[in-house]
Amino acid sequence: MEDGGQDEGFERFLKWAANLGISDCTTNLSLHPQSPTSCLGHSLTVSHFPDAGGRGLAAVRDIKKGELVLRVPKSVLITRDSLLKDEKLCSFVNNNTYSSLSPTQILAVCLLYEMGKGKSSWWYPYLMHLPRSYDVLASFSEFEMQALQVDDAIWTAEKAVSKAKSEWKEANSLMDALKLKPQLLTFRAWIWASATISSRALHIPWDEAGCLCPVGDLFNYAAPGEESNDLENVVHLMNASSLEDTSLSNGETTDDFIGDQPDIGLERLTDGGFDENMAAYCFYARKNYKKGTQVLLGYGTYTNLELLEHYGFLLNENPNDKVFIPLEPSMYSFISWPKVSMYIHQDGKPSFALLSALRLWATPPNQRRSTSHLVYSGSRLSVYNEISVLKWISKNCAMILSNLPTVIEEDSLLLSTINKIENFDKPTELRKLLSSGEARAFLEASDLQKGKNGSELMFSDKTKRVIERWKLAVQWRISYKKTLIDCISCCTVTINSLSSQTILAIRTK
Ligand SMILES: C[S@@+](CC[C@H](N)C(=O)[O-])C[C@H]1O[C@@H](n2cnc3c(N)ncnc32)[C@H](O)[C@@H]1O
Repeated sequence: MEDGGQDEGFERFLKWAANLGISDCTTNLSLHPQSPTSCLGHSLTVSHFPDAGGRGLAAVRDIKKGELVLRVPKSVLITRDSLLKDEKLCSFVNNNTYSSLSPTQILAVCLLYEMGKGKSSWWYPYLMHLPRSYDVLASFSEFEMQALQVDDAIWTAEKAVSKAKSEWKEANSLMDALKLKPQLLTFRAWIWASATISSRALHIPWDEAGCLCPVGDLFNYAAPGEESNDLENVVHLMNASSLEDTSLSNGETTDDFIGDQPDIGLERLTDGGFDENMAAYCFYARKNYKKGTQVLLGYGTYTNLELLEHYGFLLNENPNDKVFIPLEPSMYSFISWPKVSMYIHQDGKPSFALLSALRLWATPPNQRRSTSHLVYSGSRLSVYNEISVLKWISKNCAMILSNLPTVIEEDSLLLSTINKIENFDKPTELRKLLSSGEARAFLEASDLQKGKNGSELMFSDKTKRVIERWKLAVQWRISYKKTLIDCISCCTVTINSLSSQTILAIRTK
């Protein structure tokens, strides 16, 4: 993601936000009148976190878990309703001809229309600080998609691109009718608008397209995980009406959320939500924060591929990442758990459902019925059964790895080359870095070399984006391979331990 910069203009934006009632003052506003110069300063400040999302929000004081840290009034949110207050836009959008467009497509068109207004837009101070580009999967070129190496991931990327293309084509006639400027009619502009929505829009109860929330969309992401065990402490600090999920604009994680009420059993994410009583979007601290540290938000529970698809980044350590390995249909036919529950955790451990399904599959057919209660309770069936299951998993992980074009060591080397390319300062050095293997293929695929000698290979913003996406693809495949390698180690350790226990048992008989 390329952010919209942070300068004098950004300070004007924070002042604009303060004048509209956005506030990080968590106590009674009448006791602490909002500073006229910035909406921040009581709890939060804008800061830069190079390794955790770039521009983000830091605590300016120690903050306690559950504290209200930011409030954004409803009147400032950018929604379809608020954008459709523009009469011309409204009359076109409400024309029956466009009724087949989805709420998100309409919001994307409205956003582009609003961008077209430039300085005359009411939201101009906010819009001008939106990122200029995104690294979501829909923006990946063929080369970047292939760099993912894994068929499922390439397929997900191809699907994201073709979905974006068809949604753009469907919206074309409305955008033409609105006479958007030519640069706002392009596929690139469409990717920008839809990625702005997918990576920044927050859930609101009255519109499935969600809303853009000035200042509230500056929170970077931390995967929900460890702190979710303590949710009860947070929940009682909030009104039930504020406990909506945050950032579910594209609905990807809606299956984690049923209805509008909090459900501790489902470990809902409770760090932000629209509060009817306050008529504002409210953000709460999900844990204690020390002064100076980054205050983060859980947008939802995502694997790294999903993060890449909708947000354009991934996490080295993601407790919600999953690697799926191909299973034969017979393996899940005996068990009622869905296929999506059968995977390998990022740390290499097979999921409960994967182990259970394989335990039953490895049981002789005539014993399956009598052992299924043990399988459902997560018990091992026998040493022999356990070893066969772990051997099967380990063998398949090894097979997947051997079918991929490169090994993890090569990828790690490539990643360090990409890091050097990003920071190169001598053209001769750059030429050398780009002279072989995937780096050379990158150079050829990305048109960088056309008509240019080494000294002209100075990187434009566009080139930096291409490199960033290539790097993301390589990081993703490294993480994928690492999980499979860790799984093999994990299985081997257990197999060895079970085998030695058996040998010992035989000897002591
Ligand atoms: C809602 S915005 C957060 C604010 C954003 N950093 C900005 O400058 O506007 C979400 C985007 O921030 C970036 N981001 C958020 N959390 C991140 C993280 N933990 N690591 C890397 N990038 C992150 C991603 O580009 C994501 O699409």
